[in-house]
Amino acid sequence: MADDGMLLNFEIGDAPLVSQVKFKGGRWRDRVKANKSAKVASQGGPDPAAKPRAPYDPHRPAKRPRANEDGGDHRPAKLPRTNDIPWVPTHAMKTGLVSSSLFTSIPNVVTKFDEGEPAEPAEPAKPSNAPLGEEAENFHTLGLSRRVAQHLATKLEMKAPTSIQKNTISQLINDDSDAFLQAETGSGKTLAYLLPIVHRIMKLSTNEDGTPKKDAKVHRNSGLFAIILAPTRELCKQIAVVLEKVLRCAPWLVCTTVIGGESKHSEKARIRKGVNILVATPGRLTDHLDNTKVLDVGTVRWLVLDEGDRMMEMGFEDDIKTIVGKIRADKLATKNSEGLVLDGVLPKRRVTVLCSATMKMNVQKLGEISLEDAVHITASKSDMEKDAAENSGSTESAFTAPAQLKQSSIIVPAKLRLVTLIALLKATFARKGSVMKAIIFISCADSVDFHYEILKDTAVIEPPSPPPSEEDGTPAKKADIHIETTVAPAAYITSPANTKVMLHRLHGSLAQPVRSATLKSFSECKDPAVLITTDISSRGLDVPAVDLVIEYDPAFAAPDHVHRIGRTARAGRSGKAVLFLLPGSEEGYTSILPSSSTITPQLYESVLQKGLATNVNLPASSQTDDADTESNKRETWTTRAEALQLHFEQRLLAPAPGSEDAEEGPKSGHHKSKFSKTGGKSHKQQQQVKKDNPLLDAGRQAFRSHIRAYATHVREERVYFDMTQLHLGHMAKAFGLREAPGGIGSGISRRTHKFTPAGNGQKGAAGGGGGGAKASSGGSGKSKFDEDEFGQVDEDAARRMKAKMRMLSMNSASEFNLG
Ligand SMILES: Nc1ncnc2c1ncn2[C@@H]1O[C@H](COP(=O)(O)OP(=O)(O)OP(=O)(O)O)[C@@H](O)[C@H]1O
Repeated sequence: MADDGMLLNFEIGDAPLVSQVKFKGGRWRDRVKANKSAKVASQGGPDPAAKPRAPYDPHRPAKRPRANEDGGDHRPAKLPRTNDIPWVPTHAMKTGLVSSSLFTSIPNVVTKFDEGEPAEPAEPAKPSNAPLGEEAENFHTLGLSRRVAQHLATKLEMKAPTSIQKNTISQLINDDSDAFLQAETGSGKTLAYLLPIVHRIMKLSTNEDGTPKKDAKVHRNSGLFAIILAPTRELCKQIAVVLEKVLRCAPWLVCTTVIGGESKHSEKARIRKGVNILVATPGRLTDHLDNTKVLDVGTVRWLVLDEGDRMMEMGFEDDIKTIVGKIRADKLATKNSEGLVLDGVLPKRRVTVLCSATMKMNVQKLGEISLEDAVHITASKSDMEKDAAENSGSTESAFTAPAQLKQSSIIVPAKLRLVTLIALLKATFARKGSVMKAIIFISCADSVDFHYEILKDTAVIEPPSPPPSEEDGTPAKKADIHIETTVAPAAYITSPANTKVMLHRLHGSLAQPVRSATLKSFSECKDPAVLITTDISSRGLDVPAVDLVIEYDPAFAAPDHVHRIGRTARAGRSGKAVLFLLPGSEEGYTSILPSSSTITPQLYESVLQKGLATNVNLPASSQTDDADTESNKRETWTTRAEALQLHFEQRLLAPAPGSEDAEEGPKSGHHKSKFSKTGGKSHKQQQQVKKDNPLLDAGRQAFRSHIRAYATHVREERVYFDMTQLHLGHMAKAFGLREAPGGIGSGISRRTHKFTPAGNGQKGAAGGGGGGAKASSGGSGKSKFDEDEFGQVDEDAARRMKAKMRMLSMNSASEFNLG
């Protein structure tokens, strides 16, 4: 059986390596080697003059100890000991395996930490996006009819408006000016613009008290009164769901979506049946305006542009210009086709409402395209906040995270990232009910896929059985089929209190039905749940029970960070956000983040200590019989971290399913993959002997895409995310790899300033080579960067984006893999 390339390391306990350590005992060659390694480690890394290592090849047999080579002495070489530090064998070593050197050559941490626990603020911050007190405000006093106010209170459990709702509802009911809405995440902007629109349309057919008028009948064919544009299908669907809930108090009114993902024919059919409020993506609406004759915009009084900055970033400028132009060009009808007088009740002019959390340049441009003499509506601020905003002279000051959101950063060396993530999640789900839902943001789709695969319980790794037929009487539910590959129980992070934690993965490369079903599953999951995702989920996603957001990879631009962490602490609820940073230049990143509260730094050690205070629950298929032996109980968090890392590395090195080695069973004896339970060898299987474990392929691909994504941080922030500082060998460990794989390539393009998924970057080049060295500049190659990280756009828009990307930079197009 081939050796699997394991490295021989020497465990010296928790103490740092110092150059004075002298290894004694054992054979002299091993002693010389050990002393040399200790010297190199104490000097902070390998000798640059040393001969470079050959590229990693999992099939290359590792060098065996000479005792075995010469055929003489087949006893394993004696492990060297030190007199200075007592040698404690790790679990891995005891089982004949090799420990993974996790705690050596760790870069210096810049942040100064106070001794002891970080001081908790005396009083938790007052929520800044919560509904106002009922006694102060209610929806009826703002001008909404009793019927709507009552419906909100009884059916939607919303008794009082939030600050932005208070300021927007009365404005849009009493005034026909255009409006620019700007408020922090989770402050209820959706209802802020929907409620006055629904209220005024309802007034066409209701009396002051909300009872239906006898003479004026409004129904789905009475005209299209409002169009709401949002950048992604997910957001459109979410807005439509909220709108449908509101419209239950006026069931004679109808809303629908035109967002692509289904045939234009069926969208046309719905428009033909009649619709009063339309929710659409810009590309799809442009298409219908060109080709769907029954779409009459003569009666349209409101055009809402939700997530305006995002629509601009996604290249919808031309579509929006077309839409605004076509609606304005159509003469405003004062009566509908049935002679119902619209003026007086509905606005006398066409009103455009632009919503954006930020006031970036592109939003100002969008304002120029779409708004005329607009009123700027923000949430009421405390006097102190107003003063601060005025003094800073910044319009961006409105865009901070909710005040009650507790933010922290964890400074983690690259090679400890994976085990620290597991420790954090394990501690998070240690107590029942404390955290129900967590979102982990990762930079690219490949990395999302890898982390999902590595974290899920391998007991469910078998290919899904085909759905039972109707004849069985138990047809599989459609939604279940869609989530077979994106939802699974997690291993490692469960606890006796939470024996089931459901893992979800979501990114733009998944088919639309899969994405919708996965999001639904995460939202409705009754068990604790984790969503591993790209920035596709950073905008607008509203899952109220999200208690924790982990930015495992920092956002590509600071505003994206605020959107990501804004998925928790919504509508006055509490929430936590944790940001992973590498020691060194990344530590300075927190100084530029817009924050309404301090970001408390922590060191990885405290997270590991807490999370790995007890044994980790390995996947069902990897459980060992000696899981709770006395010696295991004596393990420390460092040995647990090492054993866990080793376990991951072995999972990646396990033979591929159907390969020759798999027939013989796993080499380690530690990980009993279900893959090994194959039957007799077929011809095809014999051909697969050399095939890599799919998890190894996934790890390598994820690593490559991660490194490429790292190079796409916006130019202004690259001082914190410096490719040349990245230690690829250490980062490889975070992907369960023993060395950085080659093939990162050259010519890595950074995101462009003008047109990028997140929108703010500048073109540039940096990159990395393979091997264990730091990243070097210059590189190219194809990455499976999330091809649609910002949400599913309709096909036409995607085509235009691809063309635009190609025009802007022939080199960078492939990086985003839009094809
Ligand atoms: N008046 C209210 N009372 C209680 N909950 C509310 C109220 N208004 C809105 N919410 C809830 O607040 C949450 C956030 O609302 P919404 O998605 O509209 O926020 P947003 O400002 O658009 O956030 P983002 O900028 O992140 O998209 C939703 O779950 C919504 O149901």
